[in-house]
Amino acid sequence: MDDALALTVSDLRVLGDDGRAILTVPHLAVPQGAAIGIRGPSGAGKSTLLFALAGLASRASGRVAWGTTDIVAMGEGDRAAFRRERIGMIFQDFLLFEELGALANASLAASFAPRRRRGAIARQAGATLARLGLAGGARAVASFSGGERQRVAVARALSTDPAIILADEPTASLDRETADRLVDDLVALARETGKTLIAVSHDPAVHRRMDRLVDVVDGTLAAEAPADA
Ligand SMILES: Nc1ncnc2c1ncn2[C@@H]1O[C@H](COP(=O)(O)OP(=O)(O)OP(=O)(O)O)[C@@H](O)[C@H]1O
Repeated sequence: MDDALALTVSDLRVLGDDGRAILTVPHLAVPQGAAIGIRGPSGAGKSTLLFALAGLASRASGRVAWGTTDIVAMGEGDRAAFRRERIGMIFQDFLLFEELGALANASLAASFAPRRRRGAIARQAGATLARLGLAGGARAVASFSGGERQRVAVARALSTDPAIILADEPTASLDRETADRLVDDLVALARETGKTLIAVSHDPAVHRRMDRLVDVVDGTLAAEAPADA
């Protein structure tokens, strides 16, 4: 597989607003298309790591390279453009527009994309919703269940056909069956299209579906573990 967007992190350090180091990553390498789980206790720095990988950590130093693109070294505008083009993000609080329906939420990126890409984004959003069992209907997501909302968030993250998916606790607050279905779908969608999937999760069912697990402990990325550990 083309490894053009393999991830290489070295000597990453993220400082908090108070100047304290909240995350240190000496080294992390992820081939393009791999599925990686990030584990660790609450407050260890897992979300901070995802933010840093997306170029959203404001006080970061070191190197976070997707292929040859080091997003730490980039200016804010280029970083935002890279993120828009390459990265799909799935966050815990969904950030959905309550009064809009599933498709409108899932194809939100079309509003910010160049005109020529808008149709493709809306089509991709619709196709992913259908794949996830949420086709049709303009009902506002305000009345959706947690599992339905999470699926809309997944369809939105995939709508731009990003090479990289970053997910923060994608199965949190879902019942076991819904969580299993969602992670099966997410991993399958990523694998079918060679996307890199990096998922923070406490859920052993998520861990089992990953190629590799990495542990964040006390603000440091520790030794790697096999996926069935
Ligand atoms: N901007 C910031 N300024 C100062 N401290 C911060 C900042 N962001 C996060 N922190 C602190 O850094 C630590 C790591 O936070 P982070 O959200 O990455 O943890 P986490 O491992 O994702 O936790 P959880 O599993 O509870 O979501 C926490 O102690 C948090 O309070």
